[in-house]
Amino acid sequence: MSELSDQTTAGLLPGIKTPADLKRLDPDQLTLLAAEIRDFLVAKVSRTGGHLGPNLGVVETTLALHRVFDSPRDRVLFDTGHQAYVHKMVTGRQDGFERLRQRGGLSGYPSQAESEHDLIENSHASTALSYADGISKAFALRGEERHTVAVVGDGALTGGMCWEALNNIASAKNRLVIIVNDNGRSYAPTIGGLADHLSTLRLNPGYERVLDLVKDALGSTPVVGKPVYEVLHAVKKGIKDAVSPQPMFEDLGIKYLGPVDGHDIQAMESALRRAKGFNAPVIVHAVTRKGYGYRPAEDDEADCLHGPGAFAIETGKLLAAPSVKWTNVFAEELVAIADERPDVVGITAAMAEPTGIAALQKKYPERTYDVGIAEQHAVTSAAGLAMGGLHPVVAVYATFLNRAFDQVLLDVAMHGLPVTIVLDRAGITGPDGPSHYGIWDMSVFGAVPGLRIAAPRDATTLREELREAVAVDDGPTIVRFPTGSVAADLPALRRVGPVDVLREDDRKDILLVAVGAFAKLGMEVAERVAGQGYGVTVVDPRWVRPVPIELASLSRGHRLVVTLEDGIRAGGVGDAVASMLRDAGVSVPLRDLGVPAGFHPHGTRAEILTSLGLTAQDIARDVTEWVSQLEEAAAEHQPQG
Ligand SMILES: Cc1ncc(C[n+]2csc(CCOP(=O)(O)OP(=O)(O)O)c2C)c(N)n1
Ligand SMILES: CC(=O)[C@@H](O)[C@H](O)COP(=O)(O)O
Ligand SMILES: [Mg+2]
Repeated sequence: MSELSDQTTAGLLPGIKTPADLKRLDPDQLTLLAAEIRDFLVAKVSRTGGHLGPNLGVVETTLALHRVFDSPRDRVLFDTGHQAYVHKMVTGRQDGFERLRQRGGLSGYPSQAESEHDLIENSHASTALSYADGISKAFALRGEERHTVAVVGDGALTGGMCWEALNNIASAKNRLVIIVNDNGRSYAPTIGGLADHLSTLRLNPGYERVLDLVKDALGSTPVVGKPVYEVLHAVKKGIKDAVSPQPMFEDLGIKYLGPVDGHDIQAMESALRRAKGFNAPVIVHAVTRKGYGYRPAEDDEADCLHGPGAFAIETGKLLAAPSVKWTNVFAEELVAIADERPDVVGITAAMAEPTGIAALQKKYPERTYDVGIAEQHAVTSAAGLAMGGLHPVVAVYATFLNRAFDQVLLDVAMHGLPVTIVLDRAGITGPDGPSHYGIWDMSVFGAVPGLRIAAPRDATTLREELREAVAVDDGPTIVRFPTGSVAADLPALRRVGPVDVLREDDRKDILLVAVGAFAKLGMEVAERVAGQGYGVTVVDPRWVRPVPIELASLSRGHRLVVTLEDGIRAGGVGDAVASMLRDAGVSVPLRDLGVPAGFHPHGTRAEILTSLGLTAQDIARDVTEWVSQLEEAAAEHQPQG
């Protein structure tokens, strides 16, 4: 008996430290291991939250690829990296799952600091094939007979960069294996012509029969384990990988193998060994199920438990009590606006539910467009919709708009088109780490001529500013708000132009310009600084780019202006206010507080903000220090005698 089989009673998984350990397992052990991995994923992610559905769907595919290829000599890439948990489990990081996506714990995406087996740390979709094109070219040029393997989701494949890469991969003709992990879904079912094409391939009559067999057998239990083991045995003699000429890819010059049952390790291994032997670009089309083997995930209509918070294993239901999210307020107000404005339409980039566009889609399906994971296309298609007389509202997570800067600048703003872009998850988000932090928009898009950016501080101002945005008909607007529960309403004492005065003190010691959801933080700072004997006025600009000129008159006469934003300082609102004050001839010392431009680690939003000194206590201490330094300087310049 191999030493591994001695662990059958304790399970095989603990004995898997490297991919080499997988190569010693026999088919029955592999099937058992797959069941153990599913148990492990459900157990761990139910406690930490994370990308359960995607990873349940790539168990067999990951085991097969690590048995056929030799990572890290052969490079394995994931698109998107949220489906790399199994890869992490078989490359020595099982213990890390106790603190998955927690500060100082395992990243939810590949991380070079964690392992030599990891490469792509960026969580943005549709990039892996471009990396793979470059890596395979480098291996070829250096004369290294190494393989590059890219696991690409069907959703990621709807992103434009994938097709730019495929165009190059086809002509470069280097050894490169592309595993299309086709579970038919992004969050919701994947849209578009490509998705339809893939589904024609997977509608091989054999597949439906096999997958129904699996689903029926799982009916008896909500939790993975033995039933999955038996079922996977039953289908082992099921679908064989089929080599079928595939015009769309073959015409590109890329071989196609499939469709292959992505839950049949032997079938996947056989297809991957064949693909490896081609030593040329080849697609292995793996047909999988998102959430496979865990009934609550498989049955979750919304997104197959794509990325839940902590949940009850028996039911898959979230443990956290529901709260009103910023997204919910946006969704409700968008539908109310759409009721009044037949020209308002919605666009999502494969994230209707997470961005709230689903509410519009439900009531006005004909006025809602899901363009796939294609933010650049979303923006320029919105420009087209606006040219056609409509007012599109494009809802994306702030971080994902980065890739559409050119489209916003030249396709929308240069033409002065009425497009409203709603940025959810703006600012520091937390568990998804640096490539998810929506900290760039107020700086990067603040440079776009004619673009106006609103940053609401609570539900009331979100509703108000969204309405103001869709009322703008001569250029683009952005409305940005953070992740999580919406802030309690913060009423204004008065309004000066677009600027709300939230707190006022005639002593004019400090003017605190608090941006968006940081208004609450600004008020907490003001209370602390006032407790030190200083007079603090707090204002919320509401529209933050271009900065309101009214801030000049509000700043005049103060000893110090402090700006506070949930975005990068460089080129942010603080810089813009300082520049505007200079231009207005208002010479008041200004200190700008915000997020340092950088790739900040993952953790909770509160932990990251604390690490950056963006807490009421830290800021109050800084502000008090700054204003007392000004007092000392002023005293030194008093005429003596
Ligand atoms: C550019 C970009 N837009 C949106 C997202 C958000 N997102 C994360 S995973 C996902 C769905 C990915 O679908 P697919 O590639 O099919 O992988 P699956 O989750 O089905 O395994 C989306 C839209 C992203 N990561 N990157
Ligand atoms: C992988 C990805 O990009 C998304 O699934 C992201 O993790 C979702 O983030 P939220 O949890 O903030 O919706
Ligand atoms: Mg998918």
